[in-house]
Amino acid sequence: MAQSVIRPQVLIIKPPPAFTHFESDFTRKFDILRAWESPLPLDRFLTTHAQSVQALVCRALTPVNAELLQLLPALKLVASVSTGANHVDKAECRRRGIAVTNGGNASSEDVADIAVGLFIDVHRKISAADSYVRRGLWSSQGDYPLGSKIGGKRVGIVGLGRIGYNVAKRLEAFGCKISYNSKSERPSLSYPFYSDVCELAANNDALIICCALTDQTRHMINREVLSALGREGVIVNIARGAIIDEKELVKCLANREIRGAGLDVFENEPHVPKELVEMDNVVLSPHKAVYTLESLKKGSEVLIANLEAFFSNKPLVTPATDA
Ligand SMILES: O=CC(=O)O
Repeated sequence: MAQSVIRPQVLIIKPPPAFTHFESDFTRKFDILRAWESPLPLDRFLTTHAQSVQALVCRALTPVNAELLQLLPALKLVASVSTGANHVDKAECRRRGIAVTNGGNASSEDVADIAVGLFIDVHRKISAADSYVRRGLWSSQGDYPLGSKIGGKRVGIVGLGRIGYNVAKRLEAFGCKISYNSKSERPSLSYPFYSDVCELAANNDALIICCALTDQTRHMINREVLSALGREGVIVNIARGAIIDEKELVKCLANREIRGAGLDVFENEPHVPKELVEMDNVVLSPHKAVYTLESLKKGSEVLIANLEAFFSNKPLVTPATDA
């Protein structure tokens, strides 16, 4: 008689992006508890499975806070598909001895591509010009306002991890001059390092935010930094919205105290301040920098590798290291 293989149980509250593409890889290896398909309210669903769930899979916008963790007393692993794991209460996980993993570098290149895309779009007004043509203004109003050259721009990268480094490499190829601020200096790289983000802003034409959201980086880009960046300055954010004080950003953009912004992330997603929507010096994107089929496929492989390591007591592949 064929023996049925017992697959380890994994709880998913909300499926990862494009899950249907990778679902069979998961179901072959794991017994998935599908909270999102249950007619029960989430807390009842979790209570029902509380004693058995050891591993939880989550995505960037699903908060894994102390209240949720409390409903899962047997939990030993939170595996996030996202690069950033700021939505997981890591202090509570540490206290409970719950390991946390992230998506590693699965999407670093794709995120860097969007950072560069937003940077070019803000300077060369690609999206705004597209809208100009579509609205029939080319024939009635003539030439479109000038953009600003990419080559030669001084670009300050905030957070020179894998994503920031990929942004730096790409923009170097465009002839930009790179410097950076990061948790610590990377002596193996020749880019100038600024330990103070305000000084980085004062010495650059643009800032590109690539760091993790932590207690230290929340609202790190405040009025002082934006003022230091100055009237010709551009800011791009592909990291987390709350790294920038969004209210101050809106004011600076509205008063033309900085030139423009390219934003893939916002403080209260999916809410985007109405003022930003109405500005022509801002390019908006719905937190989609990671979304390519290729990066999501790689991310699902990393996730499976972490789950397999966990269930076979091996070292986790991509533990989340940010505080
Ligand atoms: O924002 C998305 C991610 O962190 O993967």
